[in-house]
Amino acid sequence: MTEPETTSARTRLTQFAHGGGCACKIPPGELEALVAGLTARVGPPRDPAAPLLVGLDGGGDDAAVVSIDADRAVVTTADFFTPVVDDAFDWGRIAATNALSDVYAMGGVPIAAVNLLGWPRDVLPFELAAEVLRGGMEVGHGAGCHVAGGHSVDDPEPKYGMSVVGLVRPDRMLRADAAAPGVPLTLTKPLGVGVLNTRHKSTGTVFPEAIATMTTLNRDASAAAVEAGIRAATDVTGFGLLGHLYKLVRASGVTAVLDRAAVPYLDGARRAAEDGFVSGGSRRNLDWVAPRVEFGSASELDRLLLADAQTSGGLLLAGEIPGHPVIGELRPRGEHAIVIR
Ligand SMILES: Nc1ncnc2c1ncn2[C@@H]1O[C@H](COP(=O)(O)OP(=O)(O)OP(=O)(O)O)[C@@H](O)[C@H]1O
Ligand SMILES: [Mg+2]
Repeated sequence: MTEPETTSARTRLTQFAHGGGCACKIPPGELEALVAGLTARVGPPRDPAAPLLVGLDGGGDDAAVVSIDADRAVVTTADFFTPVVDDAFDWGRIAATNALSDVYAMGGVPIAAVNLLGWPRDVLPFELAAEVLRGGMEVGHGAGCHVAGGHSVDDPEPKYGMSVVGLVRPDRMLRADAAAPGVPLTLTKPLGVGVLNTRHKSTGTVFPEAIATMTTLNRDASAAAVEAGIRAATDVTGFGLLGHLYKLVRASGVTAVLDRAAVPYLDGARRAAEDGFVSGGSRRNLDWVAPRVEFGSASELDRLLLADAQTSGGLLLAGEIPGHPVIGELRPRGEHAIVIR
């Protein structure tokens, strides 16, 4: 008699979803068209309980921020996606690390999170869901953030993430629209998890280095950036380095010069791209930014790698912090939003 596949070692979670991780985000152009004008159509809240510091203006930021008093503001964000790796516990850890990241990308500290779970209860055992939730809670608690509730629905595809609330000092916030010309650009995690995850979904090969980077909190990088007096940042996720860089320079009215050779990659990333493991999301990212980019001598493969859809990627900082590579610089706005050299 064959045993039911009840363990994460036997069940390939990535096979239960059409896409994986942040690569399953709605493409940037389509999302902006959907969200644009939302507040214009509905208007502001009546008698708001607290002033909004960061909302949907200018294409939005990593999280919404509402003022409490001169020293404190509340950061709020939500993130969930389909399985990015086959192992349930790792997927939970990755999704939670990614959900917390948007608070760190604002320069904040997460204080409370609630789980968002979609589960195909007729297809996958709840033991696996429990492993996903355990992974998420371990990450949240490791970050000093309460994981204290959630919401769960029956869903044809498994989905997991969190809604996270954090605190930030308003005068030390990291905003996407606050980047000034004349400062270096720093990236705090290597690229390439998109192509490696696509290879993993297709072949089952596990890439421990990719899992390690996706489960590394952006907490320390965020604290270092705030400490260094940096004012502008975002996290690099589903729209890839080029997509998120474009959003940052557009919101700030500057041009980025990107040093292609200085951009760090995980081992095996280029090989995975050469072997064709490029997600549709990464191709759509490249299509979206291409009209705004001067690519220089960058090959098609280089371009795809720079647009590779990341899951739980690093912080992109308008400034420099110790221990992380400078990948370019910001200049006054020129003909192109991004110049690759
Ligand atoms: N359904 C929605 N309704 C209103 N605003 C949305 C919706 N989906 C996304 N947004 C907003 O659009 C902007 C871009 O969304 P996106 O998900 O790319 O940001 P993000 O949370 O930083 O992404 P990531 O979690 O991958 O870092 C954000 O300001 C986000 O709040
Ligand atoms: Mg973000």
